Amino acid sequence: MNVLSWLRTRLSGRAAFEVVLLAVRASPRTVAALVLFTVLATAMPPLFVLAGGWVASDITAGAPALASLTVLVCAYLGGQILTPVRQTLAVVLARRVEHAVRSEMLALVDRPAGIAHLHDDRFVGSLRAAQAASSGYFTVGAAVRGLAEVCPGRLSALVTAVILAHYLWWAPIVLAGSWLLYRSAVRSEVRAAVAGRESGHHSESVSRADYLRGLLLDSRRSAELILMPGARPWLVGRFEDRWSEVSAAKAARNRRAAAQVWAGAVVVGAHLLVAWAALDQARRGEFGTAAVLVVLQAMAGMESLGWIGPEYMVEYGAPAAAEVRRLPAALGRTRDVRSGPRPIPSTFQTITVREVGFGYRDAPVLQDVDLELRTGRSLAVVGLNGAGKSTLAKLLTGALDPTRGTLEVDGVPLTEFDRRGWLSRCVVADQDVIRYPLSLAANVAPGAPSPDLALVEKALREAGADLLLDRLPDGLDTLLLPESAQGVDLSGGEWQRVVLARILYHLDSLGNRSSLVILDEPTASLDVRAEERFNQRFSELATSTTAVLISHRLSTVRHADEIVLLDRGRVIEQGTHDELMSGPTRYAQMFRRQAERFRAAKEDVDD
Ligand SMILES: Nc1ncnc2c1ncn2[C@@H]1O[C@H](COP(=O)(O)OP(=O)(O)OP(=O)(O)O)[C@@H](O)[C@H]1O
Repeated sequence: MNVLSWLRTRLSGRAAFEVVLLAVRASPRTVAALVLFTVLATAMPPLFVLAGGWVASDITAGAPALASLTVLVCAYLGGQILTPVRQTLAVVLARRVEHAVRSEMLALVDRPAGIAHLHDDRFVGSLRAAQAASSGYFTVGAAVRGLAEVCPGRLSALVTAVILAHYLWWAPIVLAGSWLLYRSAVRSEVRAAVAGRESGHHSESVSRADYLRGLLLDSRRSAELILMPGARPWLVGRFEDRWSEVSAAKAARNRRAAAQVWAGAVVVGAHLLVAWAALDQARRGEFGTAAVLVVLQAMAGMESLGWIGPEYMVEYGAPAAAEVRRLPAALGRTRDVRSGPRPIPSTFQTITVREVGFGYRDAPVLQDVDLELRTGRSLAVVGLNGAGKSTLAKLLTGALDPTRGTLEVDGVPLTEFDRRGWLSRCVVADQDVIRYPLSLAANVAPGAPSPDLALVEKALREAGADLLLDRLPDGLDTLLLPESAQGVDLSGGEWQRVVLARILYHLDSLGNRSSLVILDEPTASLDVRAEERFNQRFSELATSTTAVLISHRLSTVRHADEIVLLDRGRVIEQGTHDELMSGPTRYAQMFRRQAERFRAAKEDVDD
């Protein structure tokens, strides 16, 4: 076992050690520079103390004080120059650590070829915790800055304590004890304030007590209460209960404040005791002026034992580091999709789903699903909520692997292909529209560094967004961000048209290469006319791609070349619209029910 791993096992429970490891990994050079400048900057106050004593003894002895004065001035200037350098390095290191943490989190999320890790509770939990821990006030960066203050403070206190002990052995013990007492008084106040704010209990008691008092003193309400037998004494009792809670909290706060004052007095007393002892030694001729000066200055050097602000930054920020370091292990425990070396063929004819089964955890979501999808034909998947339609879509894109059965592209298992390559051929519009806080053009062509604006406009017009395009103040450059003064928001239906344009743009950019288009509830927010136009466009689309349409609206899917009805993860009916409508099928029942409602809605629009 090497020294580092020994240290790590000993200190692994200490979050601060995790911060150090993260900092070393993020920027070893900045850490080395920070350590060097910390040591130098920390040496300055004790050197100043000793040089002060040396100057005093030179002057008392009538000796030339040039050398001692030079050291004194150098120690003073060194402290003035090195401290800001050290602090700047700490800020730079904190920024680098935060940047490294952010990049690492992004890289970890992107590392697997599929998305199984994003369905893994443990990984998602760790990711959320790490994310929460790396934003806000108490971040890993705050812990780095805190450590960069705590370490020199402790070191400087230790060195001055050693110097002080050389003159009065008991003085560092008395001073350190008084500072510890003071710290514990301040810490208990801060802890109580944080706990009180987090629970909100105190403020709730105060507002309830205020409300009850207002009720009891209000003349009209009081008259009402007096007329209700027993109501007023009951309310008075409630008010007194609340008030005693508030008073108890106030008394505890006063006690803590008093404890702080007493602790402060103990600190002052300890300093006076040490100063008196030094002067007494001088009176008895045991200490010269130099020794008295050194003792008095060394006393001030131990003051850093009382700082607790930086400690809080470490205490609250350091757990973030542990969360971030846990992430790779959490990712390692997830199951990624299997990927192979084969490139995706430029064109393909069939995608076969063979006896596929899938479950997110133990419960099966899909069972024995057999389907054949052909380029140039469209497949619609319908079924009740939770039937497994979106899960089937995820399996088709190769983002998840089935737990049973296989998916094949022209007879070759999907696991033999480069899965990232396959994903890039899948054009998916999910139920949840992703709204990028960017320009309209960037929303149609996200990820394209310089989108082809003519193509973006064409896609928008084909998606039925012509009116939107003409209405927006800056056309394609309009910022779709309602929170910004220059930005605008779109309605649900308008967003859906933008997403359709996104698909059309993506398909255009794939050129002649085969693709799989999956539209999951693409018309849920469209009005009746827009939906009709979409259906027409979808039929055109489906002639050049393999198209899968998932929808609850059966009027949208009727034009598909094949329709499958999923029920609790199984395909229970399959055929064209006419085939399914010609028999006593569940599909036919559902269609007739919906058609009735659809007709009524259309009549409303036409009126
Ligand atoms: N990430 C997940 N983790 C665990 N269970 C999930 C997850 N996603 C979906 N499920 C479950 O799998 C089942 C099928 O969900 P899926 O989203 O595929 O159904 P759906 O047919 O698309 O439903 P809807 O019509 O409501 O969109 C549901 O019981 C759902 O609760």
